[in-house]
Amino acid sequence: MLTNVEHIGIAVRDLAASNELFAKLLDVQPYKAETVASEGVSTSFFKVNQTKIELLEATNPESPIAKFLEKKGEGVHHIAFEVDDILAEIDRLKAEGFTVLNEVPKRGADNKLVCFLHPKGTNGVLVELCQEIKE
Ligand SMILES: CC[C@H](C(=O)O)C(=O)SCCNC(=O)CCNC(=O)[C@H](O)C(C)(C)COP(=O)(O)OP(=O)(O)OC[C@H]1O[C@@H](n2cnc3c(N)ncnc32)[C@H](O)[C@@H]1OP(=O)(O)O
Ligand SMILES: [Co+2]
Repeated sequence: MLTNVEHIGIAVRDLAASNELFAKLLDVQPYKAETVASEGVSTSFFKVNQTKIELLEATNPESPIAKFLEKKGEGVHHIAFEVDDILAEIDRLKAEGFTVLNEVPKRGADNKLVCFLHPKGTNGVLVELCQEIKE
């Protein structure tokens, strides 16, 4: 079951500059900075009450963020939903006809297991599913 919007991902060209901009906008400092080499991204996370914003900068030209920036420029990149059982959600969404880009959940940022749905099947919105990794 999807429980809530876990974060909104925003593609940026210059993470340091965008950190300053969003700190002014949200009146809060990022609570986490993390590079996810497997995704080719460096991220910053901001939290305002229960709302999280994830800023993403590409770490290499092959990164999905680099391709997105080339094509669409800076802006909202994805919406992430929290799920309580990512494997069950993958099965459910596949059965509903959605295209799951990675049927084996991968380690994401902020201590999560993640997967993505192809935006072509979700009205042009890249959807991420996140499940908290319980250590
Ligand atoms: C995991 C760390 C962190 C976390 O929260 O834990 C992250 O969020 S990492 C985020 C970065 N990683 C990903 O985005 C992985 C999933 N993304 C992909 O597999 C690709 O980016 C994909 C398949 C969405 C697009 O691949 P690619 O860019 O190589 O293909 P195209 O350029 O041909 O795009 C196909 C089609 O989709 C449209 N598109 C691409 N990206 C997006 C997007 N973010 N939102 C909406 N639409 C998108 C693109 O414009 C093409 O449409 P078309 O009409 O053909 O132009
Ligand atoms: Co994300």
